[in-house]
Amino acid sequence: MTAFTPEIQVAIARTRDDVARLHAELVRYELVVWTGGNVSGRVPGADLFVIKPSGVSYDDLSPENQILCDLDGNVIEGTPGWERSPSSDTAAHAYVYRNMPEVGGVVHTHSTYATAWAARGEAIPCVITAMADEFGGEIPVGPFAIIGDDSIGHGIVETLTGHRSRAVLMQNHGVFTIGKNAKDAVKAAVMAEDVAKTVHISRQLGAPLPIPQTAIDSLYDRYQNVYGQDPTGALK
Ligand SMILES: O=C(CO)[C@@H](O)[C@H](O)COP(=O)(O)O
Repeated sequence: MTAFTPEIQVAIARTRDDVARLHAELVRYELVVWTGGNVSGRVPGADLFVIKPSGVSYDDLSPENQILCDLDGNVIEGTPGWERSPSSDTAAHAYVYRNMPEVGGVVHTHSTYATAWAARGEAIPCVITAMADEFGGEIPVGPFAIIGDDSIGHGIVETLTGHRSRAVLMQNHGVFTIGKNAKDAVKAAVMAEDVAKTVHISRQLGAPLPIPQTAIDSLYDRYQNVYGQDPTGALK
């Protein structure tokens, strides 16, 4: 069994707690049905991340049954939970952590409205201030990619590198979000579904009005750097 320093053991335990607990937020915000979504978190200070076991009910998730992986997506043998198969999207999450060092959390859902946009392969245009605040522009579409290997990871990294958005609509599949940590990525997933719904409804009523780029830039800067109690700035 791999030996970790006491500091890394503490960081692993905290990440297990966070990742297990944050899956309940996917349920609370109605972003998932059955077991169709996953959260992972990078272990601070180590080339490791924690992800849920595949196809296990959210009610049955606990810190002890989360799965510890290296950044190639290999399960760390002998650690709690290691005997179960990790999430089907483990290779995708691992690819993101390897290629986007600023990312500390990854989330995937099939939330209804965002996935409906993904099924059409259409980016969500930035026509409400909440989108400018959170995503700094449109939510882009990533390529269609097969599930189970790192193809999805390639699509996420390709699409989000150099993009302000922390969410990507993977064509015909669903939403993947990134964040500074797992909670931040969950927030992006919640916000992505909310704006996907609002912009969809707006489209039913007529043509949404565009927001000038200068206003989008200003809204994004304020929200990332001024809003709230302890703004920490954009992801990149
Ligand atoms: O999109 C897919 C498979 O279609 C997966 O993301 C599942 O929705 C969640 O899988 P596990 O994390 O439970 O393996």
